[in-house]
Order: sequence, then C-alpha cells, then structure tokens
Amino acid sequence: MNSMLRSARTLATTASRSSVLRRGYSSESVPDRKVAILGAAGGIGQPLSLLMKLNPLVSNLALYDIANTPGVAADVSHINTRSEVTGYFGDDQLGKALEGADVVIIPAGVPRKPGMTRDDLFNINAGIVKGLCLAIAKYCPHALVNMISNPVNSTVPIAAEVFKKAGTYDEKRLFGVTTLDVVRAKTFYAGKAKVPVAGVNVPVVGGHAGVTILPLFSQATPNANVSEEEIVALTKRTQDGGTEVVEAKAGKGSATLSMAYAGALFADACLKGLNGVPDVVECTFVQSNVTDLPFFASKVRLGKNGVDEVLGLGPLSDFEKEGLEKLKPELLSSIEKGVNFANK
Ligand SMILES: NC(=O)C1=CN([C@@H]2O[C@H](COP(=O)(O)OP(=O)(O)OC[C@H]3O[C@@H](n4cnc5c(N)ncnc54)[C@H](O)[C@@H]3O)[C@@H](O)[C@H]2O)C=CC1
Ligand SMILES: O=C([O-])CC(=O)C(=O)O
Repeated sequence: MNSMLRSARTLATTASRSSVLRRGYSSESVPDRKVAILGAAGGIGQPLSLLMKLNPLVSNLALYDIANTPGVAADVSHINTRSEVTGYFGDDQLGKALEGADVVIIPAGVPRKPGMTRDDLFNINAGIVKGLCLAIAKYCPHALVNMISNPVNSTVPIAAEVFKKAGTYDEKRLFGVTTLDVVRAKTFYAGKAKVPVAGVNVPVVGGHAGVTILPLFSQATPNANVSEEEIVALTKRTQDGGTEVVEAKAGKGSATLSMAYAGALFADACLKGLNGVPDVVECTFVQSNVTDLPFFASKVRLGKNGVDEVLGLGPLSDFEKEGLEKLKPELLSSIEKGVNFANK
C-alpha cells in the first residue's frame, strides 16, 4: 500500500513538474540560468537573442551591445517564454549585463567582406574581445564563455591570456564556438550521401578558419557510400563554407542566421551540461592535449563545470591525417598571434 502511495505521489509530482515545464516556468528540475549576449544587436546577435529567448533553460537573458540594444531587448521581451529579458547599452552597463551570468556568448565584432580572411578581422576584433574579457573576469569570472567573434583561432587564446592575468582562468570554462562547421558538414554530407540530415553526425576538429577546419567524414554516421573524390570536395566545401556565404552576401557581412542557430545549439549544450544532463558532447575549440597544439577543436563532453572531458580524435583516414599535419602551422601561428597580442 505504502509503495502504491509512493508511486502515485511520484507520478503526481512528475506530472505537475512536466506541466510546469510545458508552461515554461522555473521548477526544481530547471534551475535559474542567466545568459548574457555581448554584441546582441548585430547580425548574429539579434537572431541569437531570439533563439535564446525560446530556450526554456534560460531564466534571465541579458542583451548587451554598444548600440541599439534597447530596441532589440524590448522586441524580444514581448515573446511569452520563460526568460526575463533586459537590454544593456554602452560601457557603463556592461557590468550589470554580466553580473550573475552562467553563460556569456560573444558575437561582438566586425564580420568579413569578400576578399578578406578571418585573420584580417584581428586588428579590430582582438581589442573588442580583450575589453569584453576584462569585464567578464571582473563581473562573472565563473561563467562559461562561448566565443563566436573571429578569428576564433586567436580570440580564444586572447581570452585565455586576459583571464590568466586577472587570475580567473579556468580552461574548463572557455570555448571557441565551431558548431557552424559541424552544422555545415552535416548538411553537405547528408546532401551527397542522400540520407536524412536529422540523423547525420560528423565531427569537425582543428580550428575555425580555412584549412584549420578539418571535418572527419571517415567517422560520419550513418556510414554511406561516398567516394574519395566526393570526400575531398565535401571537405573543401566545409572549409570554405564561411567564404561561400560572405561571397553570396556580397559585402553585406557573413553568416548570421546559420551562425545564430549554431550558437544557440552550443549554448543549449552548455546549459544542459551545467544542469547535469549526462552525455552532452559537442565539438568545440578548447585548451587541449589532443595534439601538440595548446588549443584545438575536438569532441568535448560538457558537464556541471564546463568541460568534463576533451575526447580524442578517433581513427583518421590517410587524407585526414594529412589534413591534420597541414593545419598545424597555421593554427599554431594564429594561437601565438592571440597570445602575443594579449601580453603586449
Ligand atoms: N564562430 C563562427 O563560426 C562565426 C563567427 N562570426 C563572427 O561573429 C562576429 C559578429 O558577426 P556579425 O554579427 O555578422 O557582425 P555585426 O557587425 O552584424 O554585429 C556585431 C555587433 O557587435 C557589436 N559590437 C562591436 N563592438 C562591441 C563591443 N565592444 N561590445 C559589444 N558589442 C560590440 C556591434 O555594435 C554589432 O551590433 C564577426 O567577428 C564574425 O566574423 C560569424 C559567423 C560565424
Ligand atoms: O566566414 C566568416 O567570416 C564567418 C564565419 O566564421 C563562418 O561563417 O564560418
């Protein structure tokens, strides 16, 4: 009898919890989480703000930019989902935007125009990222930082150095967002392999620029009959995915909508990890021992403190082994450029 009562009570609690969840309100099983987006009024920032407003794991959404955030925040705040939205605007309000943040997403900075490499953005974006990371070290030193601003291969090392100097660096909490490379690899592979894209998985390792982006199609699932020639073409298309969009936009910026989608996926994975959901694995650019490079993107298991485990590369094809050796000098030099900038 007692056990029946207990199971009835459990069922009732589960039912009421799931109806609470359906309504999108906070509950015991969904802790309060603050997410701050820096650069929230930009091409990525706006759709990313929308997608994070739709995420039921977020209770407080702080939208920060140096311009136009009041309008974006007012607009997004009318959506009837769980999170409270606040807009912050200009240097004076950056501290308030960051205070108490669990996850900080950074899409602040200039995008490419046709003919430019991501590294051409370094001179402007390095300074922007450095300033924002100084503020993160001061106002929310324990937040997980999702770095979107390019060149990611350098901005992540810049952030690490800023945090080290401030005495707040925790390598488990700093991530370069490379999810868009995975999103592209999945889409392009599904198209070639003629399999439903929803079930496709492709790890993408290395970094986030040109040849440093190394999709591992030999590990793609489901396994499909894709020729060597097609793998070479798929690899090149994934590496040049950003440039494909930059050229199509013809001077009006780079990927924003697909990046917002990818950024929202990665932030959601970080929140799930923080909340203790098991087996959350995403590719991301982190401090790493997987190769001899100090930072490297590979599969990472996310947990309650950020990085739980940096996973190895798995077996590589000869073509991928060659790609790995080829990317190392460029990736190392971008990492060093970031480190030197932060320390000068
Ligand atoms: N990691 C990735 O896969 C990708 C990265 N990106 C990068 O994301 C960055 C942003 O791209 P978009 O949104 O298209 O550019 P955008 O120019 O449309 O927006 C950037 C926003 O940053 C803001 N901003 C500038 N300085 C700031 C500061 N100090 N604090 C806060 N906000 C500041 C601007 O006011 C603007 O609203 C670029 O560096 C781009 O290369 C773009 C696509 C993919
Ligand atoms: O290509 C760019 O400049 C933006 C970016 O990082 C991407 O779309 O992957």
